Amino acid sequence: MFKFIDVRYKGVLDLPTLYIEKEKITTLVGASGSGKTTILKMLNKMISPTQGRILFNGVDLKEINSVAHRRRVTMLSQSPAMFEGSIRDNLIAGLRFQQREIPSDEVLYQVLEQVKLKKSLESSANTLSGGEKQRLALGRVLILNPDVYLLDEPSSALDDETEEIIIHMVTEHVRRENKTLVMVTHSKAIAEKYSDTIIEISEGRCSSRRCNNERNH
Ligand SMILES: Nc1ncnc2c1ncn2[C@@H]1O[C@H](COP(=O)(O)OP(=O)(O)OP(=O)(O)O)[C@@H](O)[C@H]1O
Repeated sequence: MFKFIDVRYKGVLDLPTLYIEKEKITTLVGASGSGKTTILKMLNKMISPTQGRILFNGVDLKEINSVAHRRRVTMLSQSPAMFEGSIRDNLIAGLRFQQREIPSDEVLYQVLEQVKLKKSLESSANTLSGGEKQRLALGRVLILNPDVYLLDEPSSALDDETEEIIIHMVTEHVRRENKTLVMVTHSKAIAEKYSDTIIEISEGRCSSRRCNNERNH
């Protein structure tokens, strides 16, 4: 689905080859500062390689409209912004931005249930804990229903039990709906349990065999 060809980004990344497969769960692991977030931002076209090309289903990302691309390939950042206002306002923020139809409260509560938030849609988002905000932000992305989810440490603020529940839910959703997921995690256990492919990034380079041994994809 994504194919990196001789990609470099400033002095940060140097990736001669990297493949992300469609309808699979790919997890990026590696030390802090190794370049994982930078890779997600490239997949989302928030930033572009300073050298080389990234193909998306065979088409150079440069040729694809950024706004349209981000509707198909949606990123949940490491510290997502919450807006003043209610949980509902925050949950539907992306839909509003994309000028899409707002679902019924029943559907919105189903999304809250999915992310294990037992809160009223009317309550303020500001008073939520860090982990609750993280789950609300995940709900905001799930409701957009993109083809590709880019999740940057989606469970970093959660306790182990909640992390397991949330990652289980997301990965089940991805498999059931034939979506593609690329996530970053610091948890080796999560990476090993849920991924089809683990890509290890070290100082901006891919240090797993994965990057070089599948040229015929
Ligand atoms: N726009 C930029 N220009 C130059 N350097 C950058 C830019 N963005 C990030 N960097 C640097 O690139 C390196 C990789 O950053 P990145 O956020 O991708 O790491 P990461 O692996 O996601 O780290 P963490 O696990 O701590 O989130 C860091 O040293 C960072 O300071």
